[in-house]
Amino acid sequence: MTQTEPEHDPSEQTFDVVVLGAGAVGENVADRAGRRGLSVAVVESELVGGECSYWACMPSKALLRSGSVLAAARAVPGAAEAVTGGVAARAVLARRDTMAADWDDSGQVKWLDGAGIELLRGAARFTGPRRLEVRDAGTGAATTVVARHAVVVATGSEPVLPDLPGLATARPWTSREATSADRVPGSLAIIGGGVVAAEMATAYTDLGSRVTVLVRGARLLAGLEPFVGEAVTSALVDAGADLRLGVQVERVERDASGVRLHLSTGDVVVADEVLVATGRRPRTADLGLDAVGLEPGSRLEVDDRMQVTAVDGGWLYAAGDVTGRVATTHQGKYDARVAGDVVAARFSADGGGEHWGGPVEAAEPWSRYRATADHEAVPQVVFTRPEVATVGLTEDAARDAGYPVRVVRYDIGSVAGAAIAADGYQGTAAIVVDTEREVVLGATFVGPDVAEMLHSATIAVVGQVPLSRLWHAVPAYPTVSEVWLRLLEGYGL
Ligand SMILES: Cc1cc2nc3c(=O)[nH]c(=O)nc-3n(C[C@H](O)[C@H](O)[C@H](O)COP(=O)(O)OP(=O)(O)OC[C@H]3O[C@@H](n4cnc5c(N)ncnc54)[C@H](O)[C@@H]3O)c2cc1C
Ligand SMILES: NC(=O)c1ccc[n+]([C@@H]2O[C@H](COP(=O)([O-])OP(=O)(O)OC[C@H]3O[C@@H](n4cnc5c(N)ncnc54)[C@H](O)[C@@H]3O)[C@@H](O)[C@H]2O)c1
Repeated sequence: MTQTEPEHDPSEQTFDVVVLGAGAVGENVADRAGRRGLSVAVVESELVGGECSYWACMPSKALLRSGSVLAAARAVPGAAEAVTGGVAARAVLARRDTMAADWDDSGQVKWLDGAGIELLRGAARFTGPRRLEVRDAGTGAATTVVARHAVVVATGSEPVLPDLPGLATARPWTSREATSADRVPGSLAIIGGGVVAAEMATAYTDLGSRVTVLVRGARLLAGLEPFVGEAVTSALVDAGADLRLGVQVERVERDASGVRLHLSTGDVVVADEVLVATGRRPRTADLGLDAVGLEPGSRLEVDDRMQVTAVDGGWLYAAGDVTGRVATTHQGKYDARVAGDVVAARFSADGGGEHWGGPVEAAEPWSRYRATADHEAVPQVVFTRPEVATVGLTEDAARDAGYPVRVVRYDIGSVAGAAIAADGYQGTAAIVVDTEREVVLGATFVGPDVAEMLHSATIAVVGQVPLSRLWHAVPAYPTVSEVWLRLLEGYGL
């Protein structure tokens, strides 16, 4: 035995790449980063699969689906007669439990295993560049984990609770309680007017709660085209929700009668539960960011290679909600693919011949090493009823960005496919066109089942397909997508 050999510290583990957070984003980073032979570990403090699997996308969409199916049946004579009641809440909650895998992550752990990714259970904290402490929540035991090449942060986001007197002690729901509730409250007040508020108002109205939505601004879903908020608002009101626009909650208290919300109008709303849906912040407060020169709690700003811009050395990356770029699973996974590919190319032995200084650095926008779509081509579906599907820029955003713009709108209910799909189909489609290049900058669809229409628009936006060529993409008859033809005719083709 040589005297000079350093002692092996059994509590220290070294991997080529360490990913923090095993949500959908972290899992995808780890998968891509490991594809060229690098050793990869992912650290997870809760459940492998993250927010989307257990408290966000999957359970929330399960809560919404039954109501949508019933509404679709009610809109078609012959099927409508068979619908004799509302949704069966208990069965909806049971299906939701299945969609959330009963909050058991063994299936996803198996997937990590199969992909050759090491799972380290515990909360990670930086102690220095490429060095982390991982602490087991149960035993409190800490391990040192060292990344030979890169750390990728994918720790997601957490709900923001406004600093309202009485709110914190009124046991408010966040999206976690709303998506995992095991009973339906008789009444539910929702603070907020964004995506969570709109979706959960729809779901809980379907489930039989008396829902009151308290929106601070002048409209629901304010970041989207104005006709979106109008359509969702009027549908929610028709379904029995009480929607109040332009109101502030001033204080909250819980007593024997439930939660009392005192509004700026002087009114008091009383509900069994209150859901706070006022946005999210990056989950970085307890990450020890100060040990690498960053502000704890701040978002991790990245460039299009997903490299954290404020840290030198090319070892720190981030993807998903923690970056504050786009807070959806699909876009986070896109960023994850870019981050993973960049790390694999830069640091693996083969690297596809694209090491540091090579093609990864020189890569152009729209190459696999640049998350170009994050800027002006982001798709999103809001699973309200009517559904909302959007991609790219709204009219306002396009004008603000300096594009010469023309908007074409069409009533989706006028196409033959919509008449077949549902009696009295109501919906709107709009495209935002760059009149100089004659390409689609953005598209918005509102109406039953428009979610599945979205990818056609995403391809048009990402591909910057000229309208003159889109003209040759012939929509099948009689489908709802025939609205594309009407939109192009509306533009003058
Ligand atoms: C109610 C709701 C519904 C939604 N519906 C949709 C939808 O339909 N479609 C859609 O695309 N998006 C939806 N979203 C958004 C989507 O859930 C997020 O964009 C997505 O979960 C972000 O993924 P992520 O991997 O970045 O973060 P997360 O899913 O939050 O994963 C981060 C992981 O990191 C772990 N972690 C955090 N800190 C540490 C640490 N210090 N050490 C170790 N591990 C740590 C966490 O435990 C977590 O598992 C919804 C969000 C909400 C709130
Ligand atoms: N279908 C989907 O893709 C989906 C579904 C749900 C959530 N998400 C993602 O989750 C993220 C969080 O959703 P969210 O709805 O919580 O946030 P959001 O940012 O969409 O909306 C927040 C809402 O709360 C309001 N608000 C903020 N502070 C307030 C205050 N102090 N008092 C009253 N109102 C206040 C805002 O005006 C806004 O209406 C979103 O970025 C969204 O992309 C996506």
